Amino acid sequence: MLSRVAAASTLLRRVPAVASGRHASSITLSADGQLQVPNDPIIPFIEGDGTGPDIWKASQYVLDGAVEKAYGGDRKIEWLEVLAGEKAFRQTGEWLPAATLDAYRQYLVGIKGPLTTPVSGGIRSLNVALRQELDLYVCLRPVRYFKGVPSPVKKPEDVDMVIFRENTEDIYAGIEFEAESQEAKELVSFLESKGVAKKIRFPNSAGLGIKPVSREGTSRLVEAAIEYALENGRKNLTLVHKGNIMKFTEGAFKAWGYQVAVEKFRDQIVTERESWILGNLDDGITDVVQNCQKIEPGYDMMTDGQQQTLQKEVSDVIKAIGATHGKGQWKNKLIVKDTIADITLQQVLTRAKDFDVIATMNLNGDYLSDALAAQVGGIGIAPGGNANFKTGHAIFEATHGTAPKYANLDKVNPGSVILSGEMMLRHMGWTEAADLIINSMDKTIADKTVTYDFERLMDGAKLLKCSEFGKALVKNM
Ligand SMILES: NC(=O)C1=CN([C@@H]2O[C@H](COP(=O)(O)OP(=O)(O)OC[C@H]3O[C@@H](n4cnc5c(N)ncnc54)[C@H](OP(=O)(O)O)[C@@H]3O)[C@@H](O)[C@H]2O)C=CC1
Ligand SMILES: O=C(O)CCC(=O)C(=O)O
Ligand SMILES: [Mg+2]
Repeated sequence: MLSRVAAASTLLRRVPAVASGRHASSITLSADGQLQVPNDPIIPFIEGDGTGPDIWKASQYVLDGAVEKAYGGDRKIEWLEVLAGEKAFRQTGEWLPAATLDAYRQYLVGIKGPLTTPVSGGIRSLNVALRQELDLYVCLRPVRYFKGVPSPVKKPEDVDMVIFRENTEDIYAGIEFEAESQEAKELVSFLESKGVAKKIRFPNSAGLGIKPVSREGTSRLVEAAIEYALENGRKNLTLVHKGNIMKFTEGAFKAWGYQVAVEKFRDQIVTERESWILGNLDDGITDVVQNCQKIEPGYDMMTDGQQQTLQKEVSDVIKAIGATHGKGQWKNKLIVKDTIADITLQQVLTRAKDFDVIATMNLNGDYLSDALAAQVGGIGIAPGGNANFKTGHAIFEATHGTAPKYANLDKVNPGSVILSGEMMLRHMGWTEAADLIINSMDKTIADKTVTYDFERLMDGAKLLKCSEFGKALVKNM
C-alpha cells in the first residue's frame, strides 16, 4: 500500500538529496539536476482566499507535526508567508506582488492555498498567472483511494491514476477578446480576409478566444509523464484529446505525444496499435493482410490506397520493433494509447482500471481532475503540484477552490492541502514525514473521524471541524 502511495506521489524524476548543512535555508538545484534540501528549508506559502486561512492553519499544523515526529527537531520547515489574492490586495494594493513571485523563484519549492478568480470580468486567474510566470508546465494530480472514503462508484479502489495536465497553454492561457471590443473587431476582419469568419455564427457580437497548443509544450509535458510512468512502474499512459474536432491543437497534441514517445523512449514503450500488431504476430498471424484485418475490422471496405497504407504500417512495425518488442516482449513495456476526451469522462468511471497515467491539455485536465476526485471521496482530498521538471521550481496546491460559502467557519476538509504538502515533503526527500501523513490519513478516515464532506456520506461517522481533523491527524501519527 505504502509503496503505491509513495510512487503516486513522487513528483520529479530527480532523486532528492538531503544536504548536510544544518543552517542552509534555500532549497537549490545542483548542476546535475539534484534537489539540494537543507535541514531547515525556507518554504514560501500563500494562505489563500475564502476557506484558505482555515485550511492553511490545519495544514501547517499537520506538516510541522509530521516533520517533528519523523526527525525530532533535526529538520524543520521555516515557513515564509507570501501574499497573493485578497489579502495581498488589502495590504499592498496588488493582487500578485512581485515579491511573491521572487520568493517562489528564489526558494524553488513552495505551497499555496486556493485563490479566487471572478467569473466573466475582473482580474484574470492568479493561479494561472503563477504557473505561467514560473513556467510550471506540469500540473500533476494523483488520484487514489483511501479505504473507507465515501464514493459514488462501486469500486473506488480501482482508481489509481495520475493526471499530467499541461499547465501553460491551451484556451486556459487566457488569450481572449471581449465581444465588440476593438481587438475582437480587428481579429474578425483578419479572419474575414482569410475567408474563415463565415464559420463564426454571429461574428459582430462574438467574444473570441485563442487556443495555443505547441509542439514544445506538448513534448515536454508528455516526456515528463512518460518518465514518471517508467520510473514508477506504471503500466500505461493515455493521451487524452479532442483531436477529432480540434485537429490542429488537440489532434496535434496526440500526434506530437506519440512522436515524443516513439522518438525518445523507443526501447521502453509500445503504442497500443503496435501492441495489437505484435500480439497478432505472437498468435501466429504472419500474413500482413490478415494482421490488417484484425486491427481494422473495416479493412475489406477500405479503398486500395487505405489498405496499402495500413499494410505498410503493419510491415513497418514488424520490421522496426519485431525483434525488440515481439514474442511477448511488448507486454513488459509501457503502453502508450490515446482516447478522445468525451468518452474518456465515461471510461474513467466505467473502466477505471484501464487508466494509469493520463497526459492531457490544460482544460481537459482541469475537468478530469475534479471528475476523478469525485470517485475517490471528492475535492476535499484531491492534492496536486505544479512543476517545471527542468528548473526544479514547484508550487503545490489543492485541486479545489476557495469554497467561499464556508470561509472562516473552520469547517471544510483540509485534506487536499495536507496531501499536497505530503507530495511536497516527498519531493524534498522527506519521505518519513510524508509516510506519516499518509498512514495517519488512512487511520483517521478508517476511524470515521472526518470533516462534514465525508461525515454526511458515512454511517456512524464523527463530525470534526477543519482544525480538529488536523489535530486528529497529528494524534494518529
Ligand atoms: N487552484 C485554485 O486556487 C483554484 C481556485 N478556484 C477558484 O475558487 C473559487 C470558487 O470556485 P468553485 O467553483 O466554487 O469551487 P470550489 O472548489 O471552491 O468549491 C466547490 C464545492 O466543492 C466542495 N469543496 C471545495 N473545497 C472543499 C474542501 N476543502 N472540503 C470539502 N469540500 C470542498 C464544496 O462542496 P459542497 O457545497 O458540496 O459542500 C464547495 O461548495 C472560484 O473563484 C474559482 O476560480 C477554483 C479551483 C482551483
Ligand atoms: O484559477 C482558478 O481560479 C481556477 C483554476 C482551476 O480550476 C484549476 O487549476 O484546477
Ligand atoms: Mg479546476
